[in-house]
Amino acid sequence: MATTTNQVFIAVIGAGGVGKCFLSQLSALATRRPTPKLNLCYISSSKKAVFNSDYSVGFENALQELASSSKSPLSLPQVADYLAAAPSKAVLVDNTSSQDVADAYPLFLSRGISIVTPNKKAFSGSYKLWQDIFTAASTSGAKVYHESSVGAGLPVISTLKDLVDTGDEVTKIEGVFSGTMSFLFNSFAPVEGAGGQWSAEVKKAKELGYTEPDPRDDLNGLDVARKLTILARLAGLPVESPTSFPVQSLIPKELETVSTGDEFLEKLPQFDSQMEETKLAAEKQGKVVRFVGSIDIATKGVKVGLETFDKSHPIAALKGSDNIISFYTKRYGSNPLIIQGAGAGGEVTAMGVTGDLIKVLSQIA
Ligand SMILES: NC(=O)C1=CN([C@@H]2O[C@H](COP(=O)(O)OP(=O)(O)OC[C@H]3O[C@@H](n4cnc5c(N)ncnc54)[C@H](OP(=O)(O)O)[C@@H]3O)[C@@H](O)[C@H]2O)C=CC1
Ligand SMILES: N[C@@H](CC=O)C(=O)O
Ligand code: NA
Repeated sequence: MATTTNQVFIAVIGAGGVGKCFLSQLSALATRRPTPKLNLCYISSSKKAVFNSDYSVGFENALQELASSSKSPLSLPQVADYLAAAPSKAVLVDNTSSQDVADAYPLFLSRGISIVTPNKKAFSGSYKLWQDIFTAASTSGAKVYHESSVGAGLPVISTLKDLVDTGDEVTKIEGVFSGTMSFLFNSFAPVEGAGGQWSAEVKKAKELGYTEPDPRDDLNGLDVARKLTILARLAGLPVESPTSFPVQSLIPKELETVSTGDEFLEKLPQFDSQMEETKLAAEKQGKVVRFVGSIDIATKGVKVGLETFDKSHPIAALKGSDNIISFYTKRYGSNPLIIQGAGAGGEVTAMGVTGDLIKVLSQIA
């Protein structure tokens, strides 16, 4: 294939809830914006892949081709070699929640391959990985964007970066950072009415595509802890890891050792009384319980867990999978900058990924 600067090659790893929505948004983007020409050149799930020597997979039938492919995925260094040899600039879109893929970002970036992703693992793993990623990007000039790693498509990361880059001083960030937890508490402990059964709502959250691939990663508080780690680091606090501050888990003690997410979901109904007690305790004070997080920059305090709220509080009144994130800063004073809206779901998450891709294209093509 002839080299041309007016095209960009795109590899997509992960074709689950978010990945499928991203592919459909990518296909529409390629039709809407003919320049630069977007070439899908690689797509993989954990077991299968589609790619070829002329770097043209084609958008229309990519998912069907993936389902019927007999090719195994390339190893991550092989994907990096393949993309580095593409006839023009390349972007890796990581739609997995894989730590292995995240650990390979410095390799991709050092080879000039830009990255867009909703995967939190790279930015909330060790602080060394965080430094390696941004060092590799600034050395090679490749771009890395991860808007959907916090608040799905909501403009949370771009807003925080703008606050910091324009010289504002962020003092506190707080709110509801999990679409799953928001959905669970809004439906299990609503401001009005009885609410559903805890374990049944957990199953619904998974069916709606809000949970992590394993819903225990939401219920143990770690998903919110990862998001707070990312935000704290962007705000200037070098938090070492998502387990370096207090995180409350909602996994019943008796289920801490079950081996699979499916077994966990099957056994969870036996422990519904535990969450019922928490809900009733809040109700006795005329309040509702919600799962929240906060970062206090001055005290370097980061915490994640349950709190009770008056029924008139904006956090109590959230609907569906909504997140609400308040930025307290020097400029905004005592009235925080607030971002609110759906914080989980395939389409809204893919929107953040596609938006990031458009930003990358405007800089590399
Ligand atoms: N769902 C949401 O609302 C939101 C999700 N996110 C993030 O988006 C990412 C994707 O989430 P979601 O789509 O819901 O998850 P899914 O479980 O639906 O999809 C994950 C996909 O990744 C694939 N995969 C996993 N590991 C690998 C690997 N090592 N190599 C190649 N493919 C792999 C899986 O393949 P296989 O099918 O073979 O297992 C599957 O196709 C996660 O990082 C999540 O945290 C962020 C914000 C919101
Ligand atoms: N499982 C996560 C998905 C988005 O990050 C959530 O529920 O918020
Ligand atoms: Na976001």
